[in-house]
Amino acid sequence: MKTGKIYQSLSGFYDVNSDGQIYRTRARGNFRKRLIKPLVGDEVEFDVTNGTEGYILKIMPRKNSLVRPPIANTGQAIVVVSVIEPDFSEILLDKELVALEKEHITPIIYFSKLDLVSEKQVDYFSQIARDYENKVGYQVIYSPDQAKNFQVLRDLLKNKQSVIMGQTGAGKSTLLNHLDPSLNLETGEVSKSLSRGKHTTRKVSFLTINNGIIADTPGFSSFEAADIKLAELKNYFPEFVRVANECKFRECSHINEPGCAVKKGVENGTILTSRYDDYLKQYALIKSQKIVYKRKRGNKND
Ligand SMILES: Nc1nc2c(ncn2[C@@H]2O[C@H](COP(=O)(O)OP(=O)(O)OP(=O)(O)O)[C@@H](O)[C@H]2O)c(=O)[nH]1
Ligand SMILES: [Zn+2]
Repeated sequence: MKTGKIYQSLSGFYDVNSDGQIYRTRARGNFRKRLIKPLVGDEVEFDVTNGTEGYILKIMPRKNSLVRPPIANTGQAIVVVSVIEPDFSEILLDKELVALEKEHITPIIYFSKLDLVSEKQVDYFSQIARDYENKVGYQVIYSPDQAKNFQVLRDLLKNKQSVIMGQTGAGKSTLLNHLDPSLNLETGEVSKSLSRGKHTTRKVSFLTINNGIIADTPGFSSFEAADIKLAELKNYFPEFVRVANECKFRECSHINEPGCAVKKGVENGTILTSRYDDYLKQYALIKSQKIVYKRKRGNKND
């Protein structure tokens, strides 16, 4: 029996790194039965059956995991957000941030393709970036000086385990190539007619940059809030959490309650209206999903 970390997942095979040696493994039947799917980033115990092939026996308890992208045990995530092709979507960004907050993963937001928009739009997106830094509290990388951006990112990745995520065509592989040109990752043309990317990255796998490992992941075209309870959602907006103790009601949902510090923050501009609106949108979405779920169960019992 050996132990190691899953470095790559592709079509049912898991490449496990054990002391620098890669073993191509499969999950044993009993994993499938229990609906546990190994993830890149998992620490595992495995048996070697034949040279460098083997079977995963056990997945060690996870620090955290994400569904989209499928990854385990990551401390930080580079969220690649394109300002154009595909168009910037604040609600998509906020959904990604909520999913990361839920798993205690630190987001680092990187704005791509600023070179493709007008100066006026650069100003517009820079303001959004500053707002996420100052009013929400996340690190945002958006300087017009790309060389500087890349160095900041390389330093952030040093000796750490990270993941890169974002919409299809947002520029994840392009960014990784800039951080380390020897990676030579394939990048894709974005279909302009749809302003929707074509999937280039199909597998999840770790790459080494500056002595850290970062998982490259396939992009997505939509992003659903991952299994979040209605009453929990507000906890995943750090700027709400910072003032929530000033709300009149202890379990304030920041929606209809009087004396709400979050709503006051929105009024006086310390909390972004767009973030608050996205909170309401996600709240409504989770609520509607619950109703559908209840109805389905109701039908079953009829
Ligand atoms: N001008 C410009 N083009 C970029 C930038 N980033 C990415 N691109 C282009 O956008 C297209 C998509 O980039 P990729 O790096 O393949 O995107 P991805 O996020 O890895 O896409 P998936 O693998 O499908 O998830 C490519 O044609 C890139 O050359 C950027 O900052 N500026
Ligand atoms: Zn409140």
